[in-house]
Order: sequence, then structure tokens, then C-alpha cells
Amino acid sequence: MPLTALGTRPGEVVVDPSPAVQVRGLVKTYPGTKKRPDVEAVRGIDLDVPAGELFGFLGPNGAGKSTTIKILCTLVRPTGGSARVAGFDVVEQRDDVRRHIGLVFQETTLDGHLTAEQNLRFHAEIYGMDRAVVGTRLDTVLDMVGLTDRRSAVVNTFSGGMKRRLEIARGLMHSPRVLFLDEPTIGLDPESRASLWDYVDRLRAAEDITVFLTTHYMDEAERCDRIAIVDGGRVGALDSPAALKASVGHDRVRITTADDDAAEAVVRERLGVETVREKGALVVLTPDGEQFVPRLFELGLAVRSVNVTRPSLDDVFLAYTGARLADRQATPGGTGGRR
Ligand SMILES: Nc1ncnc2c1ncn2[C@@H]1O[C@H](COP(=O)(O)OP(=O)(O)OP(=O)(O)O)[C@@H](O)[C@H]1O
Repeated sequence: MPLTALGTRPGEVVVDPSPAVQVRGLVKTYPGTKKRPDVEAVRGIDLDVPAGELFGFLGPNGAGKSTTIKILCTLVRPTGGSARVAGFDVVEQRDDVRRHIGLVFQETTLDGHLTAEQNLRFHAEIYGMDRAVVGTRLDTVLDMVGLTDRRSAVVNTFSGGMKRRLEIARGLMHSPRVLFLDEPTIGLDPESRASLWDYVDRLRAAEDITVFLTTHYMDEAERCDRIAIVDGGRVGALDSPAALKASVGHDRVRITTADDDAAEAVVRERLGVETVREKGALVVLTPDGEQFVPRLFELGLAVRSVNVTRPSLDDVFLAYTGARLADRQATPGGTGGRR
């Protein structure tokens, strides 16, 4: 019977005491040159990611996301602080860390002249996988990313989305405990992005794995169990998307009526809430729009339309960093690490 990444049999209940990722006071400063000052890419990050979580780093270009992930993958040495991945120290136990992680980075590292299967076998060879299990694992990971029928095709003939899926399959070949995905859908069309996420969901259902991802897409951050909002090399906030949104404010209920003046007076008096006038509408801020709307209709007002808007992760980003995420995307290389 095959063992899972934790060395147990499938179905066995495992309580893994150590977090999949543990970071304390992490700092990375890239040395400057005569013409350019030092870049403080990571300025003291602390976090714990429990095993099994889908954890996301959300932040604009230059926030320090890639640098952090590269430190966790042992590709960049930290300047200060410490980090453990799958229980191993990223500086002192690099080889152990590497054996237990899978990586999918923005730049492709597949060999385009080889077939999908050859790429995976090559990876298995590098990782010194037991030959007896390679064939079965290859079938499993190709199936997981929907590429079974393309196993003998040369990678240069693949679409961008298929290549990214094959990268994920390769990252999974050696049954890692933590899979790192750095901007996994960048450059993909919406359909390929959606299908890649379907495969990540399937993967999490099938494998005993922690997924650590970086993104600057709100919709991808929404899928995570928890996210860290990263800006300027620091974590501004860390929680589930729902908790973060709840922490920044209220639902906005926008109401248009036949007579806004009269409606405003009734709403204020009978419901005891403050209202704001906005472009021909009344706006009420309330902790729970779903409970507020039925009470509104009980007032017997001639309501023409009601629109309830929940705080978005962009509102969260604004609350914690003072800027919209999109406004921070414009500068090439980002602004985050240099401020
Ligand atoms: N090798 C390097 N040498 C010098 N500066 C670097 C190096 N790598 C990154 N930086 C700088 O460190 C800061 C953080 O970059 P990083 O790539 O970690 O951010 P990011 O959040 O991943 O951004 P992106 O989404 O653009 O990848 C940026 O200012 C960047 O220019």
C-alpha cells in the first residue's frame, strides 16, 4: 500500500504537531551598488501555516512575496530571522527541506523538447525516487492535472495552461508535504486559470498536502483558507478572507425610493441607523445587510431598488496599506521593498 507524504497509510488519522511552515522575524536585504541603495525586500515576517492549509500571500509587485517564497524553498538565504518548512530549517537543513517541497514558479523550467512523461521521469531521477513507485506516481499526477492523454506529447506543443499544469504534476511527483506556487496563473487566460484551480482543488482533496501560494489576484486570495496581506516586505494582516473582510467594515445597503427625503426620515427614526445620500440613493452601513433588508421592507416604503455590497479583499488591502492593490501594480519592479 502506498504511503502518504507523512509516511502513514492512506486513511490513517495523523496529527502532525509541527506547522508546515514556520517563520520568525524573517528579513532579506539585497545589497545595493554604488548607484543603487540596498533593497529591504522582507522586513521582519512572522507566520505559522498548519499542515493541510491553502495559504496565500496577497500583495502587489515588489511586496516581497517571491523573495519570501524563495527563502522558504532554500533558493535565497535570509539576512535575518529563521524559517522552517516541513519541520526543517531552511538554512541548516536545505536538503531535507528540498526533499519535502514541490515548486511551481513563474518562469517555466520544463524541457520543451521532451515529452510530458520524460520531464516527469527526469524529475523522479533527480529526486532519487524509488523506481518501483515512479510509474504509479506518474499515472496519478498526470491524471490529477488532466494530462493523461498528452503524456507522450512533446511539451513544446502544449498551451500555456497545459504547461503550468504539467509543472504542478512535476512538483507533486515526489509526494511533497508543501507545494509552493508562485503566481501560478500569471499569463494564463481566464479559462486556463479556472481549470488550474479545479486541479488544485482536486489535488487538495486527494493528497495530504499544504499549499502555499503567492498572488495579486483577489479571486485567488478568496479561495485560500487564510491569507497574509503583504506590502513593503511586511505582513499587514493575516486571517481567513471572511474574517479579514469582517474586520474592515460593514455591508453597504444602497436604496433608491420614490421619495428619498421621506424615506431617509423614516429609516433614521424607525430603524435608528445613520444614512448617507449618494448619487440619488440612500446608503446605510450595517454589520449584516441580510438582516437589515427585511426590516427595511417592513417599513412599507416605496422601494425601487436595494443593493447590498460586502467589503471586498481590496477594501481590506486599502484598510491595511492605505492604497488599492491595483494602484500598487503600476510601477515596474514595484514600490514595496524600496519605501
Ligand atoms: N535579486 C535581487 N536583487 C535586488 N533586488 C531584488 C532582487 N530580487 C527582488 N528584488 C527587489 O526586492 C523587492 C521585492 O521583490 P519580490 O520579487 O520579492 O516581490 P514580489 O512581491 O514577489 O513581486 P512580484 O509580484 O513582482 O514578483 C523588489 O523591490 C525587488 O525589486
